[in-house]
Amino acid sequence: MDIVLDIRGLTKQYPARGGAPAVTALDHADLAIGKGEIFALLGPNGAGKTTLIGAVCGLVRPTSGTIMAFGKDMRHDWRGIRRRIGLVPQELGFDIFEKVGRSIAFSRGLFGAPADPGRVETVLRSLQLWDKRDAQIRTLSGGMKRRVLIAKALAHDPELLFLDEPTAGVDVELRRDMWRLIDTLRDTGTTIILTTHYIEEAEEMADRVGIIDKGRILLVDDKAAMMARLGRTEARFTLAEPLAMLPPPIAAMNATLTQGGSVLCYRGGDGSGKGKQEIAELARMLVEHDIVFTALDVSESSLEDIFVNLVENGAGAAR
Ligand SMILES: Nc1ncnc2c1ncn2[C@@H]1O[C@H](COP(=O)(O)OP(=O)(O)OP(=O)(O)O)[C@@H](O)[C@H]1O
Repeated sequence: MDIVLDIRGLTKQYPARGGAPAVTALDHADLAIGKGEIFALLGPNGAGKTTLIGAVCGLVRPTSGTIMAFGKDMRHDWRGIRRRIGLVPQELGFDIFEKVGRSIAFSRGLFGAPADPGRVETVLRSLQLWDKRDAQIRTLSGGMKRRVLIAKALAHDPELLFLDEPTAGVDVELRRDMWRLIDTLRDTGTTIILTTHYIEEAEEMADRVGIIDKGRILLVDDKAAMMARLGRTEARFTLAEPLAMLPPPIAAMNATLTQGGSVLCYRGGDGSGKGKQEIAELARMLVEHDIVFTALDVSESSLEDIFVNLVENGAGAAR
């Protein structure tokens, strides 16, 4: 894998200020991102996602650790690196009296890219902003303003794009447009790192997923591998007659009785289909032991279940 971004031991401590205690926002975070990958960084509020992005974009000065981007050390060449990075920040912030088209063209110049009206037009059209090119930003709706932020981040053709909570508080239409845009960018080889609270978004878009909590990266894995390794299948057999105890061969199959013996629960598998096979085997064994069941519910754990489990139980749950 051609590594675009390599973060080692990244630590950021915000000092105590005005009665507020010191905060360790990043705690020896390691992360390597390959060229062209779409990586989702998941974490609860205050986990350190924005701080990590800020450090790579030169907005936050790390306390310790190294950031290598495009093979260069951030400490020695941050301007050169910053030119190749696009950032869509969480918060809206621009000159509201500026016109949309000019603001995008200006962003290009800001990063040292030569004027290119054709490129500006393409970016505006891809975000359905072309008709608004002469409108002042202050006259746009919140969703449209967010589109302008994305256009500004794309104006200088970044090779590495950060999207910090790109779809927080946006409507379904913009969310779909965003996903489509990310797909288009994937085709051009742009590397994308997005932070999100929407697990569904990570499930939909990302090749790999990282989970961060309290400044520590708990787990980084291929999305499918993470589901296979940490996913579980659950089944609930509703029994016709309550049972006092299970025959030992059935109990040996991750099965337990609940609700006064009237429901048999199974939890096992590994997210790769093994659980469903074991449930079929369990059903066969129940028939063999003349245990009648009247209903069966099967559910697979989602990325969300895995995420919640990891954040609640820490890195130990990943092993
Ligand atoms: N400038 C700052 N000064 C002091 N503390 C800060 C500063 N910026 C962030 N923090 C603290 O650092 C921790 C990590 O914050 P950060 O914004 O990086 O988390 P996040 O994962 O992006 O959260 P969210 O999902 O809520 O945006 C939090 O405890 C936050 O309060």
